Amino acid sequence: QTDQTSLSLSLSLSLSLSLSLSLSLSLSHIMNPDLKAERAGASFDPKALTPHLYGGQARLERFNAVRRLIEEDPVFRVDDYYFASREERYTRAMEKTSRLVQLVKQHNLSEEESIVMRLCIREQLPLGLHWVMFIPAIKGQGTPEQQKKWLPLAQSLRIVGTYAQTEMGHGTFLRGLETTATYDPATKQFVLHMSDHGPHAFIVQIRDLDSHKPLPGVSVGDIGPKLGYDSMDNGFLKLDHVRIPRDQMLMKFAQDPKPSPVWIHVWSPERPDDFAQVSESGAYTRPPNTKLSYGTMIYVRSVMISDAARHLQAATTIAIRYGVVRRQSLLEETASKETQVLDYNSSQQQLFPLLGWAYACHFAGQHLIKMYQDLQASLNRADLSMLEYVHGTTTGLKALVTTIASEGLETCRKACGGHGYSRFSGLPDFYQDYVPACTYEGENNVMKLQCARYLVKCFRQAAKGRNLAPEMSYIGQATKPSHTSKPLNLDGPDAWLHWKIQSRVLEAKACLSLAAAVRELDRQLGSTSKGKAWNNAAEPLSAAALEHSQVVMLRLLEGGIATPSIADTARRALESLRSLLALKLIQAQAPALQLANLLSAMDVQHLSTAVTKLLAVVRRDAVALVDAFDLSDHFLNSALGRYDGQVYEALYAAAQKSTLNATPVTRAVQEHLQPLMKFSRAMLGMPKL
Ligand SMILES: CCCCCCCCCCCCCC(=O)SCCNC(=O)CCNC(=O)[C@H](O)C(C)(C)COP(=O)(O)OP(=O)(O)OC[C@H]1O[C@@H](n2cnc3c(N)ncnc32)[C@H](O)[C@@H]1OP(=O)(O)O
Ligand SMILES: Cc1cc2nc3c(=O)[nH]c(=O)nc-3n(C[C@H](O)[C@H](O)[C@H](O)COP(=O)(O)OP(=O)(O)OC[C@H]3O[C@@H](n4cnc5c(N)ncnc54)[C@H](O)[C@@H]3O)c2cc1C
Repeated sequence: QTDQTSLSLSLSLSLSLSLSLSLSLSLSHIMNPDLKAERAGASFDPKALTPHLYGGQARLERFNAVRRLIEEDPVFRVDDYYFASREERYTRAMEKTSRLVQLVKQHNLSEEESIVMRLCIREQLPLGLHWVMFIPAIKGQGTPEQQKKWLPLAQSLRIVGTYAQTEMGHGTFLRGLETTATYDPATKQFVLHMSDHGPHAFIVQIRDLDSHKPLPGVSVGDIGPKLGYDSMDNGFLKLDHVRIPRDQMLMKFAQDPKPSPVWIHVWSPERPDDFAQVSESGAYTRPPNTKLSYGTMIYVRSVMISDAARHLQAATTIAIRYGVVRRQSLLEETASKETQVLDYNSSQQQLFPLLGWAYACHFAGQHLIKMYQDLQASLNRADLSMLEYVHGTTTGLKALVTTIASEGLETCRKACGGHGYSRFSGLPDFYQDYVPACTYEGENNVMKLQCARYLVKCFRQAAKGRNLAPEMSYIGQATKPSHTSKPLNLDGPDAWLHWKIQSRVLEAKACLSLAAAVRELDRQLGSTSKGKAWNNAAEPLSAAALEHSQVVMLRLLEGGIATPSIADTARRALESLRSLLALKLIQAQAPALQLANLLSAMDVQHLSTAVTKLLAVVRRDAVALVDAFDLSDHFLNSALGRYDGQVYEALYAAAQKSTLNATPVTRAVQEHLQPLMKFSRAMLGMPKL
């Protein structure tokens, strides 16, 4: 049984499109006066914050140089994006990939710069999995010899790979995978076939290196249209007794403690939960941890936090810029101008916390990449102590932030009213391409429950008086009955602005939820099996996982803001944003906090006053806070999110390019409506108009 890492080649290039749509070109570059006023009135200069977000001035300049390479190259133009068919999108994405690789070579760019380049391209690239999963799988799972053989081939694109783990019948339940890898000692080969159980990683060549045609025994193709991801050829794969050499099993973690080249790592039907090592003669040795082969998933879950940041940054940039340009209705009848929609309390309540999440995901993303690197370093020293913590943390954060980002994209679209529904707003496409993040790399309900397993373990250890990892030590409160006893009794709304108060309440609430979840789990365990008990307690367990993950995210946001290199004015704006996000989370939990006697009625009243004040503070800097992300018009590809705010001109210009406007009367009208109307007139007669 395998989790197959398959090798595929995708070389179909070129094909340029003739459609052209002008969202950012040929419009007057006059700044919309409302946006201009917002920028003039901000409390800080976004240009002082941007370098901090990009890792310093030198890195920002390098980023901009790389970005220019993309945006000034006609291959990466985005004017055809909204009218292309799926095949055209896929072909253009492949063309962009090919050009990207040429540019990297031509300009001798580093790996980091080539990643930056990929981030600047407003398209999902069909080779994305090659870079995000295939290469990391070899790095994380391959022995030094395997890395030496395969990495140069993959990095130079002499071979192109994907990550073929999920089967038609199994995605979540990896132990249920039905593909087998049967070792044939006579030929020293694995035979891969679709049947039976279990997970391990193999490199399998699926296409001929020259013709790109599938090899014997391999059936492979595109799975067909999806909700989004039009530029990607997500594939199906069928293997019929395909043979691969023994050394194409990735076995970094499957080697005998006393290394011997003949040891291999396969599933044993007698011990289905173990992944034993097997010698050619059939002797077994246990691996150090059966979950080490899941490492590539931990890596991708870590980078997904930054991906959520990028999507939330794009969505809030579009909705907030449009929110100051768009005027609608009169807040007061005597007003001389209609109200900017961003002045409506309901818009602010929805958009500003999302802006806070965009920053939180940004800082958390940086932290998680570092955490993954630390994990790899410790695993390389055969130290497994971090594994459980990293798995527990990444599963919870993955579930939390992908939910917030995908729901947030839709919230931003709705905040833009009817124009948000136009694809020219950019938001529907960001949404379509982002929303599968809730499913891939571990479905979110399942990820919450994985995080909860870790939390329950921490709870039980704390209850026994054992020390927890410093990041988890706050959970100790959950085990003490006294933690619900005293309300805060703050002396006014401003007391709510202190991080210490905010974190204390968020932690206390997370502890309340964890304690409640454990109580329910234990109640269930008293009357039913472990599996059923976990299933019956899934709701409180999931809530506990989300609230713990909120605590982690807010701490990482605070940690990011507290960095000394941020200018004081920008820091103050970010602190207000963090306070608003924290207080909105607390406000959503206020009834439960009051019931647990953690907040008094007056605390809740002060909380509401503090939120109202903070909305006004954040309102002043909202445009500066999104400008600081420094996302280009090219990347946003949005008529509503343009830096210059010329939204109506852009929408009108874009609509002119609709293929339905190519002729004054459409073919559909000529062929179907006109004959129908003619028939109706002939039958019923036509009065003079
Ligand atoms: C440039 C940057 C842009 C980036 C953009 C991103 C684009 C990305 C594009 C991506 C495109 C999409 C690409 C794709 O989608 S690739 C396919 C991704 N597939 C998945 O993610 C599958 C999800 N399923 C699983 O991960 C596992 O099967 C789960 C976790 C559900 C259960 O597993 P299983 O049934 O086998 O085990 P068990 O339940 O008996 O649990 C046994 C014990 O093991 C622990 N355990 C479990 N797992 C781990 C672990 N990893 N490290 C350490 N420990 C782990 C577990 O907590 C439990 O502990 P305990 O409680 O018993 O002590
Ligand atoms: C765009 C996209 C790209 C993808 N790319 C890849 C790829 O490159 N390589 C790859 O291998 N895979 C890929 N996948 C597959 C993806 O990883 C799986 O879809 C995902 O892991 C979920 O598995 P599933 O589809 O089997 O869902 P299921 O497990 O069938 O889930 C269905 C429902 O059952 C629930 N459920 C299942 N198990 C449990 C449980 N134990 N507890 C509680 N609820 C449960 C889930 O919450 C969900 O609501 C991709 C998926 C998408 C959408």
